[in-house]
Order: sequence, then structure tokens, then C-alpha cells
Amino acid sequence: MIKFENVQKKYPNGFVALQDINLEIEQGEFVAIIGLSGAGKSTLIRCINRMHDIDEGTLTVNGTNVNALKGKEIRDFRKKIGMIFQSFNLVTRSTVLKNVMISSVPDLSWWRRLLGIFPKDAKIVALEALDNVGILDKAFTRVDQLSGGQQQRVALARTLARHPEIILADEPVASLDPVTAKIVMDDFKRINENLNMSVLINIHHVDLALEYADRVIGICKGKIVYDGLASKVTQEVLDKIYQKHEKG
Ligand SMILES: Nc1ncnc2c1ncn2[C@@H]1O[C@H](COP(=O)(O)OP(=O)(O)OP(=O)(O)O)[C@@H](O)[C@H]1O
Repeated sequence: MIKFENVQKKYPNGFVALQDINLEIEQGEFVAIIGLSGAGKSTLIRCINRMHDIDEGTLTVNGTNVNALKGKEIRDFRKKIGMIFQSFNLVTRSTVLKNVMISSVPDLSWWRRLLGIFPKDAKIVALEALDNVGILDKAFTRVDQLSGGQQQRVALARTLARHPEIILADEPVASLDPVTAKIVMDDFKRINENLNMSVLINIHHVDLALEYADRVIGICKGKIVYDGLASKVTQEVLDKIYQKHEKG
């Protein structure tokens, strides 16, 4: 369970990006986080894997107090949380398989990494992950020969190969066309349902959020203004979430 209790996040310049956040997200939930640009969506998910520190309140993930972690504890903790970005973050001149394997054996020595010598079980795990996102046939293709949608699926496979409990995705389909975006969202949904991984997605496409997520969290100016079933999101709720910032 991911639990926020009265969490506040203030950036070093004094800007308060999150205020009084209270949330409980159970293992296996599929949650979409929506809100205007600058509302605090990225900040919220980046606090969960300690890319950002919080200033007030408590944030726990499966009982671990995230802000109390130090050094190696943070690195070990992050192994349980996959992070997907809009920009894929792949090594484009390497093959798909190598990109996925590098992630599944993060402690591999530098010379094995350089020579591309990976343990056999890492290869099996990587191939399984590629199969899970439907691009097993691309395993030996160089990443720069793939479309954006295929690259995002490689990024998802790379995350899956680490067997995380939680997947955080920051605008994962923002740069994809509508058809490809749905294919990638289907992958997230399948992984969520079949592997019981929690999925938290920041997303600008409200239609996709409502179609795929079970639960929607609406953020406006750093505060949660809606937290409930996707099926209960009305136009009134959307107006509240997407109210213009200057309205105060
Ligand atoms: N390092 C920083 N220092 C100061 N303010 C920041 C910093 N990073 C983000 N902010 C501010 O915090 C607020 C929330 O930013 P955040 O990136 O979480 O928004 P978002 O909802 O994810 O937006 P977008 O949809 O555009 O990605 C914004 O007003 C932003 O300008």
C-alpha cells in the first residue's frame, strides 16, 4: 500500500507544489492522476520513489517510511518501483534485448556490461518481459529502428524485467498517436491485471484516464480535488480539476 498522510512538498525556491495530500493506494490498483500542467502530478509520483523529498507529513510504501531511507536503502527500495517516462530513456544504439537485460541485472560488472555478457536467466527474464508487451519479435532489433510506441513498450518491458511491485508512469503516452497510445495503455492494463502490479499514471488524455483506470485522482494547484472511481467522473468533476489557475 502507498500511503500519504498530510504530505507537503515544497521546492527549494519556496514553491509549495503539494499540500495536505492524503491518499491510500492498495496493491494492484490502476490509478490515473489528472490535472492541468503544473498542478503537481509529476511531483506527486516522484515523491513515491524518493526522486523528491517531502517536507511535511508521512509517506509510506508497504510500511517503509520513504523519507527515512538513506543511501543504499534508497537504491534497494527503488528496485521495487518501476518508473516509465515520456521520453523512454533507452540506449538507442543497442538492441531491444540488451536494453531490457541491463535493467534486470543492475549489479552486473562493468566489463560484462561492456562485452554484453549477460547471465542466461537474465536473458530468459528479458525475453519473457518482451513477450508480455507483445514485442518479442523485436528482441534483436536496434532500438533506433523502432517506432515511438514500440520504444515505450521496450521501456515497459525493461521495467517489468525487474519485477516491481509498483509502476509509476509520467506521461507515458504523451508523445504517441492516439492508436499507439491505446496499444501502450492496453499493455499497462494487462500487466496490472495479470501481474497484480500497482500502476499509477500521470496523464493528460482524460478519455484514456477514464477508459483504463479504475480510480482517478484529480489534482489542482497541489491539492487533491477528486479521488474516486473513474466511472463517477462527471463534467462537474472535470471542471473542478481543470479550473484555471488564476481563478484562485
Ligand atoms: N525543481 C523545481 N523548483 C521549483 N518549482 C518546481 C520544480 N519542479 C516543479 N516545480 C513547480 O511545481 C509545480 C508542479 O510541477 P509538476 O511538474 O509536478 O506539475 P505537473 O502537474 O506534473 O505538470 P505537467 O503536466 O506539465 O508535467 C509547477 O508549478 C512547477 O513549476
